[in-house]
Amino acid sequence: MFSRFAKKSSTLTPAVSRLFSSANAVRQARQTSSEIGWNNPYPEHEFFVGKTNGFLPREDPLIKLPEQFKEMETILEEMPLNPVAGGKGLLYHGTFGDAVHQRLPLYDVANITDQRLLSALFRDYTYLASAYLLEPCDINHRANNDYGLGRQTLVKNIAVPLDIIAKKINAKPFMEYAMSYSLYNYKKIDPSKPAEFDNLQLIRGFSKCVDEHGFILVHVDMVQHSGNLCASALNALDAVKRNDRPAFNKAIQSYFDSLLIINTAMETMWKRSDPGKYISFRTYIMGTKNQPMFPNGVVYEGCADTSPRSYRGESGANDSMVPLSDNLFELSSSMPNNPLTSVLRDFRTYRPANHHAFLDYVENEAKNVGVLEYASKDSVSSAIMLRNLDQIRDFRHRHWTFTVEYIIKNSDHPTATGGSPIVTWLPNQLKSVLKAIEKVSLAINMEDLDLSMQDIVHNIRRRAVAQERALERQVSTLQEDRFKNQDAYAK
Ligand code: HEM
Repeated sequence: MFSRFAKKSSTLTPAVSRLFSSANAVRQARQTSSEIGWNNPYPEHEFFVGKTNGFLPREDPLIKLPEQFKEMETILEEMPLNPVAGGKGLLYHGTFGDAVHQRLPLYDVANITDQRLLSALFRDYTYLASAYLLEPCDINHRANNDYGLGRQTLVKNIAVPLDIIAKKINAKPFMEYAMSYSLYNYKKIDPSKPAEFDNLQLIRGFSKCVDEHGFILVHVDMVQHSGNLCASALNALDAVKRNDRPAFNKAIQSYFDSLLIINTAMETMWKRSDPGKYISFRTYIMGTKNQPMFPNGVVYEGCADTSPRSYRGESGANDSMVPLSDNLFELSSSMPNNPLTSVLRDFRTYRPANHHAFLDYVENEAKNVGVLEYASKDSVSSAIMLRNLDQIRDFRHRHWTFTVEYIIKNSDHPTATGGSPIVTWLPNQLKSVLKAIEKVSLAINMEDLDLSMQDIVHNIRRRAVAQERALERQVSTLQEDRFKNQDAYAK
């Protein structure tokens, strides 16, 4: 199959449509470690990295809380700015905090062991916590475009159960991308069908407007294709260990095919979530770390530890597909040694425990077996690897464009929801990929490749060089002009 990239081969077009249909296979509910060739250290957790579900939970999320949590369920339904039942919700009127004080019982969750229920409770308590802490900021922001201060103490009927549940599922007690906001927050309209955008609805929301729906569910729509990323990464590592060149090329080609599908799904963001509306629901996914709204962190009332705590906010930076790609192709170790890269490492700790362990496993294995070096010994392998790097570039470049269009054009706030400096952090990683592309492409012996593949390599390199120049200019203008003190937030 991969001789098609060598001289005298014919077609180069990836069979994207075929892959779309094979990726549509319905996810199995439960998988065991023996099926995936990698041991999840927390096999009981709902987030169990596998070749079928990838980074999605092993079972679709629990939609509704059991009867014993009726009051909590009702508050969550009344909470959004635009509740499903119609009219305006508690957050819109600024009465959410009062509802929590007056109506939310202090539930005893100490004896709950059911993993699906624990995951649903974690999602729901983190939604309550962020709504509670950030309600004053949203009110302020709607009135005068400034966030002001959030609530500095998390009330005990949220803080105590949240702290207990977080410990049970090895999470930090704060809203997180996979375990709360996005990947544990979808329900399928037809449960027998895949987690594709048109088959998805939100469970919880802060706004429940169509743009929040689109923003969150495009992430899920992309991650539904991550099973093949995990499988191909493991196959690639295995092939290097066995020195099986055709198997290695097949694995990284398959990885590339999936990245292409994922990037195609990402592109749909433009039509599914209006860039002009993002700021209206973004306030509630801000964190308590590196944010002026919480200068001294937040006290968790009634918990054993009442010293102020700070957590990064919800962010796609906690998605595991790009970090997996960085690790497999050894980009992580070539990132510059600077405070911005330390932020990237810190983000790694905000994700399901099995995701974190899988990323570490792939990072270490890729280094141990030498994926980069192995690829560089063969021009066809190098060219396929370059195409993968180009897909990582494509992701990061589109993503930077999202950040400019959805955020920077509409807000002067210096930090992103995850607490990273808004203008310098994303370019730090994008620049690293652009540099890696230049390096890898220059080392390829073009004479070993057919003409169309030579063309692909040339184009990838040309685009990378041009994008690097444009990025440098854009970032310095933004720093000189509106975002002067970005270094202060790189921690
Ligand atoms: C309108 C769309 C989006 C906007 C405005 C946006 C914004 C941002 C921002 C500002 C960051 C910086 C980190 C922080 O929060 O402190 C970030 C990081 C990140 N986001 Fe998004 N995001 C969008 C969509 C997505 C989607 C659909 C994904 C898919 C999984 C995603 C994945 C990521 C990743 C992987 C990072 C880390 C980037 C890196 O390692 O270089 N984002 N996002």
